[in-house]
Amino acid sequence: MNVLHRDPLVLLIEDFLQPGEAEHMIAAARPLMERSGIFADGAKTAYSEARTSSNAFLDDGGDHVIRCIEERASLISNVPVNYTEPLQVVWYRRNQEFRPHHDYISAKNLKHDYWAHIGQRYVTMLVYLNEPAKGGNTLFPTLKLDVPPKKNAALFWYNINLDGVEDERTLHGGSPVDEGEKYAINIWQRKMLPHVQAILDASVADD
Ligand SMILES: O=C(O)CCC(=O)C(=O)O
Ligand SMILES: [Fe+2]
Repeated sequence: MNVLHRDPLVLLIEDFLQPGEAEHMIAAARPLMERSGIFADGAKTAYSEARTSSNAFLDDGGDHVIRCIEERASLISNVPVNYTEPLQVVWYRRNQEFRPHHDYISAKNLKHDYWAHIGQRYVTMLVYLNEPAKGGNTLFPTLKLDVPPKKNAALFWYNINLDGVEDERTLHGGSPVDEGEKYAINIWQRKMLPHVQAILDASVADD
């Protein structure tokens, strides 16, 4: 395991996936791929030049490889496995990218977000399923980190700090793939934090 940054903590966990799991995930996701969206106002999805990839959501219904990956991620982060979102497999072809953004949900969107009942996105584990021929690094502009995709490795970070405050320094993006293609899994784990609970309570009071 490599500590890429200490505060905020960013880890690269090599061999997070076992042999064959990456291929299994790509095969499961391929038929379900759709153009990626971003959160717009409220719970709506919008299409944007800022995110030109495709993605597919996979839940663990009956698939023991997916379940096993979710359990492994939960053992590492200590977030209960039922706080895992359906896994999102992302797929970038040549010139596709996801420009720098935060994975946490803004307070405004969290209030409307249909995921809100399980809380803010606490942990991101970005698991690389292959290595593009050229480009496709994960870039953290504020932290000055530029991480080349390494097959089977997981890039791990916390989107919010221990006080429950969104950590703006976690700004990151997927640089354009220059040659070949790139597949990765987003494992997002949620946490019900007091300030999230307060937002939800306020939104129930509004209704
Ligand atoms: O593709 C990458 O390296 C980053 C992907 C990402 O940040 C995301 O999908 O939220
Ligand atoms: Fe992201």
